[in-house]
Amino acid sequence: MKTSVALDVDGLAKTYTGHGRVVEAVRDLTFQVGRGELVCVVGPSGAGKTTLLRCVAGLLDISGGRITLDGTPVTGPPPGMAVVFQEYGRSLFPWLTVRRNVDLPLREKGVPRAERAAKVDAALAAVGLTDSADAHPWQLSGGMQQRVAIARAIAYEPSVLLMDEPFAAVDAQTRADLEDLVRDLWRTLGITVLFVTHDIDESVYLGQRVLVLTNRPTVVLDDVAIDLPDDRDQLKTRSSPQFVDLRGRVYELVQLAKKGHRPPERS
Ligand SMILES: Nc1ncnc2c1ncn2[C@@H]1O[C@H](COP(=O)(O)OP(=O)(O)OP(=O)(O)O)[C@@H](O)[C@H]1O
Repeated sequence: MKTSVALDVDGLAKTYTGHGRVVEAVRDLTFQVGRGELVCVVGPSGAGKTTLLRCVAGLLDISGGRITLDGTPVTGPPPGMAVVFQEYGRSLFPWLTVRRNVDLPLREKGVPRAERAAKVDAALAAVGLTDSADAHPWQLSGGMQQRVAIARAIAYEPSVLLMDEPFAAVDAQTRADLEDLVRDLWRTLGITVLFVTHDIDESVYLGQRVLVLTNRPTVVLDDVAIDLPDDRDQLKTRSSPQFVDLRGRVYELVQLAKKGHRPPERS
């Protein structure tokens, strides 16, 4: 059975203008993400991955095309969406405790107090931070801070979770743990996830599909189905021949993209 479409990006274009510069970042970018799918996005540096995510999050005005979430055009930050950025240091409020940081979007959403407490506790337990609820973000390691940002996103109960290179700044071991955490949460909560990364291995390990973007101005170069079993394991999965094969394919596509390879333009 085909899943219904959660996110529909159709002919997206984004050109930055200002300060005497015109940068055509994204041109005619088209893809769909089914409800409950986990899709990763990779591409050369400067390809427009962050631009794409910011457009989908309703944080940037688009120059052309259409973005629809659950059938509604995105014209500003959509209510059912949460975003986790790379810069966890800047996305948490240092003067609020961990608990209050996670609670804040729920307050803004108007969730009643008793319900909020239960959701915050559950989210902190899910990311293994129950014992740090009353600490301040600056008292935590980078990996723990990123887990707070993830807890805040899931407590909000989004239908769509956008992640922009969320683990780029944490050490390799923590990164592996956080990858497994995201997959666990995704499987338990059934949310739709769009995950941007520059790490090819990470994209194959996490995703059900990997979208490979071209150089700027960006279009989709290829959409690779990751037909690995759903139960993934950092050691077993990454050393399986199937994983190695998929990683090789995505790697080659990114190399092609870096060399300026593009699909034929749509008429
Ligand atoms: N505010 C802005 N004004 C002008 N140009 C911008 C702006 N933000 C991004 N760009 C340009 O748009 C292009 C795409 O940038 P973007 O950050 O989306 O790429 P990216 O794929 O996320 O890069 P990386 O992998 O290096 O993080 C780049 O050429 C960048 O210089």
